[in-house]
Amino acid sequence: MYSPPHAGGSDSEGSLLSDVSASPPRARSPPPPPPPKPRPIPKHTAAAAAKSNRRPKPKPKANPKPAAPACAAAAASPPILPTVALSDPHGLASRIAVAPALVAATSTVSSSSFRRLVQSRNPSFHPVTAFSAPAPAPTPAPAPTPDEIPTAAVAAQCPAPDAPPPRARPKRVHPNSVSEVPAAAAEAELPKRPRGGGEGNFVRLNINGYGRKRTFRNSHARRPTKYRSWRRQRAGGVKPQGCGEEEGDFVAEALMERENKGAVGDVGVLKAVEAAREDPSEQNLESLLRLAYGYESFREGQLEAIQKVVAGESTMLVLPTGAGKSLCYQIPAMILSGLTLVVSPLLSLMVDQLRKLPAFLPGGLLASSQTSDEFHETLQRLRGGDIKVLFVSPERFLNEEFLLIFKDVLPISLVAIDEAHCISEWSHNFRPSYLRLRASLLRRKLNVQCILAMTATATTQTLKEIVNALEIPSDNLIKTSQIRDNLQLSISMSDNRLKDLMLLLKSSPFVDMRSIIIYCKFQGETDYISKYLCDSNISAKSYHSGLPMKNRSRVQELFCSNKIRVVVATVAFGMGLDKSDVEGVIHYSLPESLEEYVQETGRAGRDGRLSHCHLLLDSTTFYKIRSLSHGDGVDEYAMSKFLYQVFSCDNSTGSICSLAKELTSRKFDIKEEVLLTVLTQLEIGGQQYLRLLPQFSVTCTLYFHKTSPQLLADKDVLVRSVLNKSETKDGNFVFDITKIANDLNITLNEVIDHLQQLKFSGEISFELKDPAYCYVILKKPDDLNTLSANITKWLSEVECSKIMKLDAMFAVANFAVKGCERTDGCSGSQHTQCIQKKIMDYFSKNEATTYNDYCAQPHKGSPFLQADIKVFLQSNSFAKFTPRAVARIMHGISSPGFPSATWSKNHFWGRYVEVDFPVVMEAAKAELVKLVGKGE
Ligand SMILES: Nc1ncnc2c1ncn2[C@@H]1O[C@H](COP(=O)(O)OP(=O)(O)OP(=O)(O)O)[C@@H](O)[C@H]1O
Repeated sequence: MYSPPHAGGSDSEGSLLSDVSASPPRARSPPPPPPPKPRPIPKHTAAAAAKSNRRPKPKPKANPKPAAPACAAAAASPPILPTVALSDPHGLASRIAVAPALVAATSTVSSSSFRRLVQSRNPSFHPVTAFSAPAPAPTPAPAPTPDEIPTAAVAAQCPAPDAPPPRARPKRVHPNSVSEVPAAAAEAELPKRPRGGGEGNFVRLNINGYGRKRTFRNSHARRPTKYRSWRRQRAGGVKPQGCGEEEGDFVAEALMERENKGAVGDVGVLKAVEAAREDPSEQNLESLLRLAYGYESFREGQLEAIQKVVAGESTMLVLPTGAGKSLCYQIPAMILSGLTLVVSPLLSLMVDQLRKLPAFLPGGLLASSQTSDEFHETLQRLRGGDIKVLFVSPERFLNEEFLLIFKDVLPISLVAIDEAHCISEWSHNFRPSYLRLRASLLRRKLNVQCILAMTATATTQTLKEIVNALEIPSDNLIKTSQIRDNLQLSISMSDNRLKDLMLLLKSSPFVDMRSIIIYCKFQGETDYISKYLCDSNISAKSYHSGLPMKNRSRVQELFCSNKIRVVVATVAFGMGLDKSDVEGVIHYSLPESLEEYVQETGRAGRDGRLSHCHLLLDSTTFYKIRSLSHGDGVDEYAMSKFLYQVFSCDNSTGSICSLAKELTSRKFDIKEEVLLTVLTQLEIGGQQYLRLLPQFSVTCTLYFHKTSPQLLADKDVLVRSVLNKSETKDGNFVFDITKIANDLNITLNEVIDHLQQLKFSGEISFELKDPAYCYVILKKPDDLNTLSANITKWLSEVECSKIMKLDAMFAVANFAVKGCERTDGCSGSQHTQCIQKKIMDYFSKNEATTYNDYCAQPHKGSPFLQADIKVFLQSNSFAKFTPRAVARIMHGISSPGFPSATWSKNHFWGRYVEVDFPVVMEAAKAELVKLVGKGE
């Protein structure tokens, strides 16, 4: 059987150390089935392969000497070197890579605007001494000889006489909504659909013959200039800027698709919108639906949700996967006068939804991964009224600048929160930044009155939390059944999952299916299985978050265009994937919760046709996943030390504090995500102790290139502050950007912007490292111990809920294979009726009762546990353990302080996966106490 290599390494089987164990050795997992014999390679392929394996003949080295005279001459030639004489104490002349022409202009401009900024914040600041001190006549540094200047650097300094000046700015992408996404992400996430294929709205509208010129007010009056230039480029066959070969086509295709769609937005739609605005009756809304989307009627829940939102009432919408929740914010976005803000947890989801907006509903996107250029371009379109629906990531709400935008832009009519279950820590994929989405904040900062929360998977408790956080009236809950009835659900027990998977794929109904998704828990599994399938002549590809964006996008694209039959994926290939004709979903690993099961099976049968979902159940995987669920736990002791560090930062002047993510995580042996959760809790819990800022890389290394540091410091207040606050390492200046921001009383963004300007002027270059959580302390807690006890308790409840969710999933699957009496329609491995019933129960009951129903999981004990822990502690006496750290190693769970890269080689790694984690922790505690007693 395949053993995944990482994911906490819980299943690695290292026994490199010769520790003596009290327990008998674990039975080894059966070896993976022998790989199928390689298929004979056709002659031409074999030849090609042989050819490609051959080492290319080394090309005769180009003699660098002929280039030297030209460059040497150029380097020596006065106009090409910067006009200001250089003092370069660090020997960094070779790093200069900016056209001299750019230098002077930019540095003057940046300096003066920055001066105004610092002056406004620091009235005591004296501009004359800080900025305008007459620079002493620089001592001309000896011009480097040609030999001292590396060829590349010289080439950069020596543009051909008529070559355009080199541009140091980052490449811009097209401002159109789709390509606004950072190039890699956009290209990665936009599946290329066959023209005239199943791309819903546009095609249907065309079929229905609504092909007149679009005149939707407010949206297309002014097409952004970039869009026009892109069209010109298209016409001239030039690829859009910022795209590679493939991406260019890909993004252009998406743009073209939007453009084509644009042709169908028409006067009819406009009239229907006007009519619905005046009277949002069923008849008017249905007519708008028909004209805008080509759909005959609303699906269950849609009309009611749209009417409530149009009436300005906050609404909670729970519809099954694929039921059409997006329509419930799109139609109101057409009708309401202001902007619709859509909060979405994944960039891929945002890009996909943006792409699917009807053409007359112009959209944009703001994600934290965008460059500041992209951000400002979107801003410009927002201000110009060119965006009606704006997709944002929840992290954006940390950014005060972002929140301020809406003060002077068109008002927000609606905030739609997609996958709203992420708000609740009791949900299956709780996301700390969603915690910030509270009605109070939205109202206070954005003046939002109407919120639409949407999810397909929420238990009663999760719903309660969402509704409370967003202050949605209880009358405004629209909830239909959370499962679709066109999915046939089956489960079988499996001792050899790979063999059973192959059998499944070779038998009816899966053998005849054109599109199948196989879900696995571990990334390694997906790669292994997809390769195995390919070797068995089944076209398959793997998809997981460890793959580069570009590869993931390619896989999605191939799958959506039916060029591959199977995608073997982790949970990363789930939420929001809207391929209508996926006929089958197979769970190779147990999902972590019933919510995840519903989400993932929900990728099948979105066209309404009968589809099949099969789960291969094995208890080994269950225990392995259960183990990993303990990875987030924190001890109260570690928590109080962490909180002490958080609040030890000087907050006398409301200064910015930072905690380097990786370092802090290792120091306290707490995962980065958990650190963020705690910090978010400190911000939005009962008492607001701090204000989180966007994350920044805070350690900066500065290299001076043109003017000497001292001279530049005389002209530039930021550089002066840097010189005061930095250490020198290898002749370069290393400093913490928060210190500079605090010193000058400016924001971190302003520090970075100013450094960028100096960089563009050729004065400096810099490197940033150590991503950090940044925050400002608002109030120090009176009693740190009580606070850490409360937070630890809360985290442990969250951890318990995660485990209970997994137990519930296992219990339902186990019931189907072992307890179901096969009445009410269940037969063989087909258990649609009993699983549906259990799922509905789970979603409708209160969590506490639900878990009591499911959690009777007998856990194995072991007579060898205590003795093994003793041996382990004795043989690793060099390390400082806590009971939790020992239990994690015994369970094979990687943690920041005890990573699998080091500890998975230990004989005891993952040995006690099947013993309940708290039991192992107790045993470890007892042994550690004994050791302390002995003074070891
Ligand atoms: N009234 C309707 N009639 C026909 N098709 C519809 C209707 N409403 C939506 N659809 C189509 O249903 C598909 C699924 O819609 P959508 O992506 O909004 O689902 P969803 O509820 O957000 O699903 P998920 O939760 O899985 O993301 C889309 O292709 C959409 O065009």
